[in-house]
Amino acid sequence: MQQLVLASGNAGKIRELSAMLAPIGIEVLPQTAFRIPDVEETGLSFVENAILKARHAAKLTGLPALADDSGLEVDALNGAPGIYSARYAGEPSNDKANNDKLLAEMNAVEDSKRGARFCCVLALVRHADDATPLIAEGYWRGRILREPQGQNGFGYDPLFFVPERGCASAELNKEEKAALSHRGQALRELLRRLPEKLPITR
Ligand SMILES: O=P(O)(O)OP(=O)(O)OP(=O)(O)OC[C@H]1O[C@@H](n2cnc3c(O)ncnc32)[C@H](O)[C@@H]1O
Ligand SMILES: [Mg+2]
Repeated sequence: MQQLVLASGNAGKIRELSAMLAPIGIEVLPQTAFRIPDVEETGLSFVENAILKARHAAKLTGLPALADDSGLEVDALNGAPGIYSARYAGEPSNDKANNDKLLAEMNAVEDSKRGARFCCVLALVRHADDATPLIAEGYWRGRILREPQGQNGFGYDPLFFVPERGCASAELNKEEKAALSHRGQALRELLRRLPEKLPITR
């Protein structure tokens, strides 16, 4: 398999996706290595933003590109922060400020109504104007905690309670998180369907 540019500036995502792809011999080059600036995420859905980011990186590198658009949808907040998860507390994105805002918004919400899900949509384009991008999605249900727990992961992981494990997502190691997470599920689906799109070149 040839190289793939990973159309993300998020170190947490780059870490997780690289670790999941390395064992199967796919080398991912983060777009930061090409000094590619973040593209404006003007889409109204995860899938639109994922495609936009993948095309942008493919255009600037000439390589196939994989993008991840993801976020947290909270039941009691009608799906917010959703596609705005990275910029919930304003820009530039700041995990601590986003978590503080989420805790404040959820302060009056009782325990039985704190359900949420992480969503991840991956888009793989073979070149910038690929008319048949490969799309895969994954969802992970849990609950919003009342205070941060754990040091691992990134983003909202310290506030996301994982019912299957009885702890926060930030208390899982990277293998445990990959086995359950929205991103792990989406990536396994993408890889399962990858043969439909080979050869990956134009
Ligand atoms: O767009 P790129 O450059 O990939 O990086 P980003 O951080 O801006 O990524 P998104 O636009 O997809 O926003 C996703 C946000 O959702 C949150 N998020 C997504 N996946 C997560 C995970 O596995 N654990 C915790 N938070 C997550 C986190 O706050 C991310 O910043
Ligand atoms: Mg983003």
